[in-house]
Amino acid sequence: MRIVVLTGAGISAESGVPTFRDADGLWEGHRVEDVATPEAFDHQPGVVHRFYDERRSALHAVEPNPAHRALARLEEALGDNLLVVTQNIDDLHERGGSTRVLHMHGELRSALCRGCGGRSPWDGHLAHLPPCPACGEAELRPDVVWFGEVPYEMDRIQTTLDRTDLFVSIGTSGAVYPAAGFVQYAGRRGARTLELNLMPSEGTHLFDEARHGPASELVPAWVD
Ligand SMILES: CC(C)NC(=O)[C@H](Cc1c[nH]c2ccccc12)NC(=O)[C@H](CCCC/N=C(/NCCC(=O)O)S[C@H]1O[C@H](COP(=O)(O)OP(=O)(O)OC[C@H]2O[C@@H](n3cnc4c(N)ncnc43)[C@H](O)[C@@H]2O)[C@@H](O)[C@H]1O)NC(=O)OCc1ccccc1
Repeated sequence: MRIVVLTGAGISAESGVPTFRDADGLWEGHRVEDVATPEAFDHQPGVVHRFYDERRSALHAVEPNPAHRALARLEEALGDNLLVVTQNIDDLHERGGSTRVLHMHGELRSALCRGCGGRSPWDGHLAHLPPCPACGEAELRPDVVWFGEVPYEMDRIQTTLDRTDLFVSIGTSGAVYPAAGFVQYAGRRGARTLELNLMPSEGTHLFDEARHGPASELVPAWVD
């Protein structure tokens, strides 16, 4: 059985990582276009750096939850027949024990140099414009995919979806593309599709089956 699991902010909600669209969601106080677009970074890099520096520091105060750990157990059983494609930029899948994780929207704990294109593991702040460890230029940006930018590893995602038997979506509202289109893509290629979410998402009607409730309960129940 080959499985692709897509995760969103909902899988990290019970760990204390704010989601995007829920009441006190991350975007409150920050208009999306003010902090998560290349244009915003060109016009006000300080605001954007502080936005991601805050989220990067907050990672130290959160831990993986039973949903992350259950996916790590599933990986032990399936090995290369499982791929976790996450929209999340936190590191909770890896800290939960998963290794086969593809961050299609990037990672907080990585810095991307606009000078040399190099990537550097990053745990501190970027607002003070530190030099790139590879080329020395002060051209580092958060290694995340902003609106209007092409998500990472789309080819690998597509080829893996082409041959998957089961597509499972966990903790995502289905509001952001191309991730929101994966269920239809996989379904058209014969995969069974399952939604595990706190409540029906914008795409819930597109799934063969949907179970609603907290990820920390639904995911272990599905895995074990
Ligand atoms: C707003 C939307 C309409 N706009 C887009 O989709 C745009 C434009 C667009 C492209 N195609 C379209 C087609 C139609 C319309 C618009 C578009 N897309 C883009 O710009 C993308 C780039 C988008 C990426 C932007 N970067 C992010 N993140 C990184 C930064 C950062 O994190 O700061 S997006 C960011 O928002 C999204 C948030 O969604 P969720 O994770 O689902 O979170 P949300 O809060 O919305 O929902 C949480 C869910 O969890 C549930 N939940 C809550 N608690 C729990 C719980 N305890 N248990 C279980 N579930 C729970 C809730 O009920 C809820 O359903 C995630 O993707 C997240 O990564 N780029 C692109 O299209 O390039 C071209 C292209 C395309 C294909 C191939 C080649 C080229």
